[in-house]
Amino acid sequence: MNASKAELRAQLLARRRERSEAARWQDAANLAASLPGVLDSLGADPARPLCLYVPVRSEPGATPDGSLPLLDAAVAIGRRVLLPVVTGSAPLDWAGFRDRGDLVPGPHGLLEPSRRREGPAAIASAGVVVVPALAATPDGVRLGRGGGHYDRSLPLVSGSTLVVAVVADDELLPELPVEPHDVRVHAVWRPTAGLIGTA
Ligand SMILES: Nc1nc2c(c(=O)[nH]1)N(C=O)[C@@H](CNc1ccc(C(=O)N[C@@H](CCC(=O)O)C(=O)O)cc1)CN2
Ligand SMILES: Nc1ncnc2c1ncn2[C@@H]1O[C@H](COP(=O)(O)OP(=O)(O)OP(=O)(O)O)[C@@H](O)[C@H]1O
Repeated sequence: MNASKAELRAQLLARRRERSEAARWQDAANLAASLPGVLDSLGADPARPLCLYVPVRSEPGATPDGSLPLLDAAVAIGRRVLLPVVTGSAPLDWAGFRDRGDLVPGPHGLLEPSRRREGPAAIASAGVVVVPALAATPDGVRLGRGGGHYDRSLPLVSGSTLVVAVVADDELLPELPVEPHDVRVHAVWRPTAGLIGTA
């Protein structure tokens, strides 16, 4: 693995872990409240599914009591939500989400949907794919956890799918290391600062 990516990940995770509970609540509430506006400004087709993920631990959107305001907000506005399922080193599989009762423990301390798996190609049906990131740049470079899961899955999106990385307000960085397999995102979404399109 690229050493500078690994160092950056460690620094970014350390900073995330220092965030107070109050700040985590605020981030989660801001993301949920801004969802309709974000989907509007992306021009997302409401008939197409929305790929989200279950934020855990210090990820923006994760709450101290494990509630999932962003996922609930998406369901509440009538979106069909797909969530990732890790299947080894294959591209992510996808399954539907309606409420918390659909989630079961998965690898890496994640929560995963237990509904019927729709296959890795289900990502192509999504109008918008919201992806986790540790940091992103204004030109769409994304730093993930290093599993390569999204790098293997994002090439399967359709030409009209918009990919949006969620980062904390202080995680939009001027530059990040890039490798040839890194897939760029179309927009970066921050809890307070909102959405920016990437060049
Ligand atoms: N919420 C969430 N879901 C996701 C991802 C993600 O980054 N966040 N992924 C993004 O690709 C995929 C799964 N890959 C992941 C890999 C590592 C960790 C993680 O938190 N690792 C801990 C170490 C704990 C462990 O590995 O057991 C860490 O990095 O501190 C999370 C997800 C798909 N689903
Ligand atoms: N399209 C791909 N096909 C096969 N392997 C890949 C692909 N993309 C990435 N990988 C592998 O995954 C590893 C991790 O990649 P990288 O460090 O870019 O992950 P990341 O984008 O931070 O993680 P993630 O996508 O899980 O959030 C790389 O070392 C690479 O070998």
